[in-house]
Amino acid sequence: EQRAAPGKIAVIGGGIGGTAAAYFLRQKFGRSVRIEVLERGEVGGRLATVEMEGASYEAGGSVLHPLNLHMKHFAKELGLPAIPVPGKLMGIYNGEEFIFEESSWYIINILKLLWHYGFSPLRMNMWVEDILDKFMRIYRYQTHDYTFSSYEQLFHALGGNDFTQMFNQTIDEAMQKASFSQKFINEMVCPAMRVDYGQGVNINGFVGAVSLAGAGSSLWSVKGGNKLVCTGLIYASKADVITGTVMSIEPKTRKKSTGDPVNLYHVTYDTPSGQTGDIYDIVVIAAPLNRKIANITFKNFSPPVPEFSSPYQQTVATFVHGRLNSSFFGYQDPSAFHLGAIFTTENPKLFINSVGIVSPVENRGSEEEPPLQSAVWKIFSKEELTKEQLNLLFSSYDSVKVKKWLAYPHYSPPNKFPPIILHDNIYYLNGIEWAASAMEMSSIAAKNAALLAYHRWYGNTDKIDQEDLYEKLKTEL
Ligand SMILES: Cc1cc2nc3c(=O)[nH]c(=O)nc-3n(C[C@H](O)[C@H](O)[C@H](O)COP(=O)(O)OP(=O)(O)OC[C@H]3O[C@@H](n4cnc5c(N)ncnc54)[C@H](O)[C@@H]3O)c2cc1C
Ligand SMILES: CC(C)=CCC/C(C)=C/CC/C(C)=C/CSC[C@H](N)C(=O)O
Repeated sequence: EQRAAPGKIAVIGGGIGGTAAAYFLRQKFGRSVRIEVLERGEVGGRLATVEMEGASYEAGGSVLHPLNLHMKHFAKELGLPAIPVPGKLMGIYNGEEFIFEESSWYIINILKLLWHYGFSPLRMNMWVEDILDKFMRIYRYQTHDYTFSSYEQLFHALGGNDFTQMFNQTIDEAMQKASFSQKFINEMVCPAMRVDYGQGVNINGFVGAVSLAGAGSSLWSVKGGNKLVCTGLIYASKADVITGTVMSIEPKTRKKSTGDPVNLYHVTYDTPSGQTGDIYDIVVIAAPLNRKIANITFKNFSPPVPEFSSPYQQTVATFVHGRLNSSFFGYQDPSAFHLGAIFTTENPKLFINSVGIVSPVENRGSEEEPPLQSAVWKIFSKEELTKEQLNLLFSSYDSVKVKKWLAYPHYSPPNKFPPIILHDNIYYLNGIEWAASAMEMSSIAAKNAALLAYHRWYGNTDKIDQEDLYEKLKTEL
């Protein structure tokens, strides 16, 4: 006899992870279940825009990889245009001078790279592709409804011990083992990690590879802003959004009409009109469980839910409409300056990680590029920039907007993954960020949690933690 469907599911957090979870939960559990998304701020979370002089710019998650298949599917299903991210001429600055500058001539770039680093750039692309190939297996597993009860098992199913080993070593160690030179790692790999994750080559090998994938070509984003995916998913999932900050979760046992006990959860949250709460069958937590982010108390659980508040990295995104001071970067003649993106190497003297031109989310896809002189620049730095620092970077500027983030985990491998199952019917998504933080990673975690919640609810153990899945599915098809 099939168990009755759950009555009510709470999803805590309305970022891409929470809204994707609502979407996949609806797909699995069907129309009858009530899904509530509890969000303390705006739907979108780390997908957000800043307004500047009447235009909006992506302030958080901005670029997507062509093989980010869940995000691609969401955009298509929701009718949101996916627009290519225009490439900008990039330079790598070491705090004294540019050690590499892109030219608008493709052949010149190839020759320059060959001259400086031999075949390392080509080998690096192949190395990243090999990791991506294995990573892509997740889509096949999820299409066949398979799920994992821990991230260790999920990543092991993608690429075995070689794959999980990447979480125990830094990208520096992983690439050295693969015979890349320290010069190449410091000058070409490290700058990408600094832009994407505000950290150097001490981040784990997998997130390092994700960052290198994010520096590739054919990147895209959503016209109008990536956060439109989140609002679209809420609409498509027919979930109710409740504005409130979740404070605590407590297990409750009730008796069914048959006399059998049923386990439920009481979720308490603060709303603008005071503290309130509700009872749910299933709870999905889609916000980082970190004292400075989602500081949720687990009350009266026996045994207690373990604490795993690991640190998140602060990153400040500063938007400046102005004229970049090219002499700060060693250019005496501003008219010779042609770069639209400046990456940096590790140098304690540097107060920025990167600076690059950004386009308004509304204008994405238009052919016109603003002239360098009147561009909006996005600067990533660890700390908020002082007026003096802004005056060094810009010869003149009209407006400045600042967005401070606790952006992604502070990676220092080896990192253990937080559990996915926190209690019988409580699931936690954001442990996946300890592999790598990206929109697609939260979407994958969302589908995994929805499948896990569904199969555990109905006792379909054959769909959970299957060994040798890759081989099994190869012979099945
Ligand atoms: C500056 C920056 C640039 C980035 N660039 C990229 C990029 O180019 N490409 C890419 O793929 N990724 C990028 N990322 C990473 C990506 O944005 C994140 O990995 C992803 O958005 C995380 O989504 P999430 O839903 O898991 O978490 P979040 O977006 O953080 O969602 C969690 C939500 O939970 C809410 N919440 C927290 N606590 C509570 C509570 N107690 N009660 C109720 N609600 C609560 C929060 O308000 C938030 O809305 C970037 C991130 C940053 C910060
Ligand atoms: C998850 C996989 C397989 C690929 C994702 C690749 C990707 C898009 C990585 C980017 C991750 C990230 C945190 C980027 C932050 S900065 C982005 C951009 N350069 C900017 O300037 O905003």
